Amino acid sequence: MNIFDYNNGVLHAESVSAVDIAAQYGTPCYVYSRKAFEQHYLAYENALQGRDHLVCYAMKANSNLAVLNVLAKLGAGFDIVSIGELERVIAAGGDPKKVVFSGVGKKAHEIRRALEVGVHCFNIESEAELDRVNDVAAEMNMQAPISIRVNPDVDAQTHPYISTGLKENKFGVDIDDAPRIYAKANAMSNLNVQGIDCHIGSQLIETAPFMDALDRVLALVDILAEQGITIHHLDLGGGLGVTYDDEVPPTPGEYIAELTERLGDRQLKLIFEPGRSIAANAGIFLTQVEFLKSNEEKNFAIIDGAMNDLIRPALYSAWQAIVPVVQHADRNPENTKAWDLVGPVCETGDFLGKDRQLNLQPGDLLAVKSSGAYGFVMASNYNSRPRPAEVMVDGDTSYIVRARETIADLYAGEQLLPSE
Ligand SMILES: Cc1ncc(COP(=O)(O)O)c(C=O)c1O
Ligand SMILES: N[C@@H](CCCC[NH3+])C(=O)O
Repeated sequence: MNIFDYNNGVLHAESVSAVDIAAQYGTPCYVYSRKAFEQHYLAYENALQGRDHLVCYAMKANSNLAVLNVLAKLGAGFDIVSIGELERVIAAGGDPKKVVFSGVGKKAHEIRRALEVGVHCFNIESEAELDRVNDVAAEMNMQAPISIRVNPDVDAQTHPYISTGLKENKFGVDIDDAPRIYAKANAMSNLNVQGIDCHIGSQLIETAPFMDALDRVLALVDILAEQGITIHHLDLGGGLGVTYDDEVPPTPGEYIAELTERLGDRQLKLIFEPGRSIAANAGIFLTQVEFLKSNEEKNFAIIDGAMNDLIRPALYSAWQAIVPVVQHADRNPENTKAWDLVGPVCETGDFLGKDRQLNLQPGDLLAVKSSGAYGFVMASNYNSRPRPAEVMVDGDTSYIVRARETIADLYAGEQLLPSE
């Protein structure tokens, strides 16, 4: 069956069967589609043709090396938030010169490494960070390219945990204070002011908050021009939402068309940092039903995937579609009932879905859709569970792109105290 949906509802049939993947690699596992990753990335590229631009995939969404490599081959840049992510870009064959470095807590050694490999820009998130980047660049006798992440105080109208552009959020500097901080940055001898950055939140399904943020940022560009500070690029972050259920977010094409119209004839290079809109609907999470049990109140299907593998439902009450991989036409439709799909972890919050109308039997394979973003990357070893395998489907072949962790991996690097 078709288990990958391209964004915006177009169904995509992969020729590799999920049943074969489960048999070959075991469950639970993540399965990605190369074609979907490529199409989602190219939707941005195509919308930006004819403009100076850089699409920096926000690799926090899915940092598997094979995924990064597929995007690097298309010329993608990357938005990183740690030096671990930078090293993954390099290991995957990505170009560090197309990297933007975001994040509120960059350590000196991370800044040093980023300068060494020549990242495109540091997205500075506080005045104190400005000083730190300037100091490290001075030690290295270099000029650090920077933009300042401003917090435009717009309500992204998304889940409070993934809203980032309000005064109450820890990200960026207050937009009203930005002219002063830019003046300071401009006077620092080892910084090179390049751009402005903002990212107001994730899973936005309307363009209005993006446009509000853009208007505020453009007003700042004008104020800075009056101060004699030229801004070369505008980094508008990521945040474009995807269809998990029945949401209809704008396509990258629609979003970028609306935005470029507002830009008029301004010659600013545009940078985007999409994560979810590239990765979410390019992946599924495959899990198997182990046991069924019911009481007067509830039907529980105990599955082999758990909150440690896919934490979004537990953490944000996120809803992701869960579908049977095989349609069993011979099953009595009267057996269809509402199931809570719960994992083996010892937490009440360990569920991937609740009250899902399904006709289940032990051994059934289920696909949790839209799991390509913030899935494996947020997996943990809680309850000493090995993290699942990651598999990439490429045409009619599937490849294991990260093996399931072994039990020995779980305690590698740990030590007992020396014996007396
Ligand atoms: C600075 C920054 N850029 C890009 C992203 C990617 O966001 P999304 O996955 O919603 O596109 C995030 C995460 O919200 C972020 O914090
Ligand atoms: N992890 C979140 C998104 C975080 C966005 C990163 N700033 C999610 O799964 O929805």
